[in-house]
Amino acid sequence: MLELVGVTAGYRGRPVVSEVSVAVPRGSWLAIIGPNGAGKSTLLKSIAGLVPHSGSVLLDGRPVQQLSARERAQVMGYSPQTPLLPEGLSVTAYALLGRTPHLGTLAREGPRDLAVVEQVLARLDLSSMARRLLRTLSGGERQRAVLARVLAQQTGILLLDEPTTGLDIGHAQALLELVDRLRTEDGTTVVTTLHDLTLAGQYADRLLLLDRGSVVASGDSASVLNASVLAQHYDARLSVIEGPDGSPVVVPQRHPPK
Ligand SMILES: Nc1ncnc2c1ncn2[C@@H]1O[C@H](COP(=O)(O)OP(=O)(O)OP(=O)(O)O)[C@@H](O)[C@H]1O
Repeated sequence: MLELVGVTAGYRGRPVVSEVSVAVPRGSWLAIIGPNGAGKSTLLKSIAGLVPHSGSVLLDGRPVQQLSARERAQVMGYSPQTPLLPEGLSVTAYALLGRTPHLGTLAREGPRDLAVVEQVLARLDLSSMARRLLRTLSGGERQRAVLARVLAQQTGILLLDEPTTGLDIGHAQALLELVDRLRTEDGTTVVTTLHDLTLAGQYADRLLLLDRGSVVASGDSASVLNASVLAQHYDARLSVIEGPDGSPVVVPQRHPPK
């Protein structure tokens, strides 16, 4: 169980996320949504221990600040929105970095680590690029390589900042299905930021809508993906319709022609 209690975080003494409380049960999926600059990445980084915060981030009742960086990396995998990649590494070598928290001091990766990476690359449709250098990949391929490193970490909690950015609709869907499978089969707990509200509603159990650092709506997709709530907080013209499977679909509306 991951639990945030009154989490406030920011930069140089200026809070950009205020008093966020939410419980994320094991095996569930929380999507943090909200307009640009709302504080979504900052909240995710504070859960990952990368931005100092007040309040508590509790993992099975224990504050995550009490974990060493290595312990944290064994339980939480984090993928940033715009990662800095070691461009000269191959996809396999880079994904193997995800195994580091599981290796002993000075130990090298073994056959099991390689097998984990091969499996993850296959699941992300990257096997044919295993030997390619990161610098030679397209944007969407790089994004999938970043996720390969995080998934190779095999953690019980995944913190993914905009994991579908730059992915085409098929690869975005495949990635979210893969994460969903980890959740249902292995009980992985998932926290993602997502700009695609329809996808957020399809995959997450619970949505947390942030605006200017505060939670303005929280609950299942039917309650949070409400047209007037979204229009107000995103300053957008949109409708919410029912999709073929009954889940909400958020549709942008053009201004009527003058
Ligand atoms: N390292 C930093 N130093 C100072 N201010 C920062 C830093 N990182 C983010 N901010 C500011 O904090 C606020 C929240 O940023 P954050 O990246 O958390 O928003 P976001 O909701 O993820 O936005 P987006 O949808 O645009 O990715 C913004 O006003 C941003 O300018």
